[in-house]
Amino acid sequence: MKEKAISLTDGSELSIASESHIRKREVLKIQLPKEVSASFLLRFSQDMAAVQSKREFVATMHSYLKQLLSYEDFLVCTLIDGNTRHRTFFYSVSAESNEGYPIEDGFFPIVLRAQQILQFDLEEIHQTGQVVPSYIKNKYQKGINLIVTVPLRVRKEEVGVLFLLCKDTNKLDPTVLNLLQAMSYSIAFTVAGILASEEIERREREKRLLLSFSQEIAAIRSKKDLLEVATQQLKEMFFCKDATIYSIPEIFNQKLAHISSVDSECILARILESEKPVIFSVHELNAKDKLSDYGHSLVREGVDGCMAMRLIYGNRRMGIITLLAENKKIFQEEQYGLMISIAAQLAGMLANIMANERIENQLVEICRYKEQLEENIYLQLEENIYLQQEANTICKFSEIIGNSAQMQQVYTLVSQVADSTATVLLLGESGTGKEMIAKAIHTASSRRDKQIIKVNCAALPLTLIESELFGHEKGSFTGAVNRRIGKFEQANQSTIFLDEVGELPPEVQVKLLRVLQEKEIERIGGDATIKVDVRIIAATNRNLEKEVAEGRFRLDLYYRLNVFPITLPPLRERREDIPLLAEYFMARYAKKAGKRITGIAKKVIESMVFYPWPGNVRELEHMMERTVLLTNDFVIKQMDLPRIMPEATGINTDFTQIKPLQEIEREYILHVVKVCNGRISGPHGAAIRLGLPSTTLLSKMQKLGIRKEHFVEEQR
Ligand SMILES: Nc1ncnc2c1ncn2[C@@H]1O[C@H](COP(=O)(O)OP(=O)(O)OP(=O)(O)O)[C@@H](O)[C@H]1O
Repeated sequence: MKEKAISLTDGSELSIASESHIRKREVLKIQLPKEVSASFLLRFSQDMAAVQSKREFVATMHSYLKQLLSYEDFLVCTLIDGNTRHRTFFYSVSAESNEGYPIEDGFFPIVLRAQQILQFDLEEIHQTGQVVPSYIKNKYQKGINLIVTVPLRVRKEEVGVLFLLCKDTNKLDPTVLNLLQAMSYSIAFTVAGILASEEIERREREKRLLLSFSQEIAAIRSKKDLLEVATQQLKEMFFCKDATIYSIPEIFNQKLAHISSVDSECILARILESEKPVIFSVHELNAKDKLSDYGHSLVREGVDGCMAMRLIYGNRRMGIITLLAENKKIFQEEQYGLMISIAAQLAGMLANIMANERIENQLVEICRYKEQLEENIYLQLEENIYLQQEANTICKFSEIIGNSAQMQQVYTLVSQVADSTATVLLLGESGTGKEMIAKAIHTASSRRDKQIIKVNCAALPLTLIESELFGHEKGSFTGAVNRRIGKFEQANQSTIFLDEVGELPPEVQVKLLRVLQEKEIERIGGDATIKVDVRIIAATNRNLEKEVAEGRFRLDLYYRLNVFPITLPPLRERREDIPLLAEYFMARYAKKAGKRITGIAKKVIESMVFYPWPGNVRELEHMMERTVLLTNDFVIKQMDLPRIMPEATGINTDFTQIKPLQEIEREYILHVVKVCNGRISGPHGAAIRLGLPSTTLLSKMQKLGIRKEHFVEEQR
């Protein structure tokens, strides 16, 4: 047989063992008669057909091969990854490896596609220094001298190659070769069958794993739980050291991106671009680029292999999964299907969870908004109720103007006492609105249907007061030509308003006391006592305590009257009501005068606010009435307010005592600040009143030694 050479992909040629190259070549003497060969092949085919596992395959192979030739071992390599790579299907010497090798190694394609069995003399190959793949070279080092390669095909489909490893270099007998050739079909069928059932088994396992994975993650609602369960499952499925899921926003901040500073970016880009999982080695990255700390920590932890897969949902990149293992060989391309399915499930799950989180956040937001709305509605309701109450109050006392805190307090007291029969004592300077309040109390009481009876105790001549209050019988005194019903009797089942009660003479005070105590009266000149049901409201601008102290007013009467005192504040103590009152009276008197006056100039209002109004609301009312009559404009631009009298301002202008100008200035500023309740700036502040910028006033005050305690102290 002539020496044969096979062309290698690198251009060199590989010799196949031939008679001339094999020394001591004794042809294996196996003389098998034709019928024996046929029955051998028949039995082999039958036994191979019955093989169900790799173990049975190996046992059957050995039992038949050893009948044919002397060999050390055999090895079967099969094709994977679309026939681009080959992998050991069986080799007894080394542990079965899952690792695949590219078939294009210059040797494998030749033996795979050869139309016959080839025999390689390794010694010769070694001596001639021909390039062969390491897995062939290794065999020589292990004492193998002859490798017989049998291509395995099912029909025309390449399945793999059977390698027979022999220690001696004896060429195989053509009969053996023929038999081997004939056996190769059964071997190829069996290997393909085992591969198919392995594949089916693998797919079944994948299905089971996917099913259990789906079940495990189906009920998960939070990202945290998903990561926890999924990583645990992934570790168990892929037999890897660690598993991590990064969602997109995290990826770029995460360690993976920093395995090695430059190459990691390519890796990340590769993972995100690739439709299939990407397998890489940390060491390989290290060779290309300096490892980052994280890369080093992986190496220290014994991690080298990484399989990563992007998570895509629709067109959206959701994140990536990374699996870490000690060796990248753990990760196989045949796991790609499982990884892709898991990635698809995870991406969907992650998208759902993230959408849920968004919805939940929106719900929280809606709830918060709702709560806020409810709170606002509640506040609005409260405000409405308050406004309603206020409106009621204002309605009830519709003629009474004033929103100041002092007046609000008065309204509260009025509301509290109105419905009772309690005697009310109204205190306050003249013109503060005591009569108005008395009427308001009556109007708000259950007696409102009857007329309130007013008696001005100061306006009546002394001789007539008693008769006015209690009435008289005909002829009871000179001039009593008719019987007269007194005010108390008139006020039966109603209210009597005793204005200026402090002016009552002592003898009338006694009689009044009796009415208050006994609730009965006697007409002057009459014998009968008359029961009266009268609600008493008294008012005075006098200091009744002082009157009592000075003996002008009976203490017992004072006590009887002072059951429910209400003090009306002077207008200067509630200056914020001044603009309101001014506008109210302006409108009232403009209407009365048939004039169209729509407003009051700011400076007029300011001067009104500053003015102390010793005659209180009555004075203001008269001033507005007068001004309206004098105004021929739409707006009141001028008001002739009286000059502020020294006693009204409280400034000591005793000109007999000459004072330095600075002292007068100090006193005056101090007075104005006090009048403005200590306010310096703002519309009601002292600066405006004095026509100064507030900063100038403050520096003046500082210069004059006016400190807060000077006016605050006094105010208290
Ligand atoms: N808050 C107010 N709102 C509207 N008008 C008011 C108010 N207070 C007082 N007035 C008006 O001021 C005038 C004086 O009020 P009222 O007679 O009630 O005061 P008074 O305190 O009783 O005075 P006096 O002690 O002099 O009798 C009345 O015309 C009244 O309408």
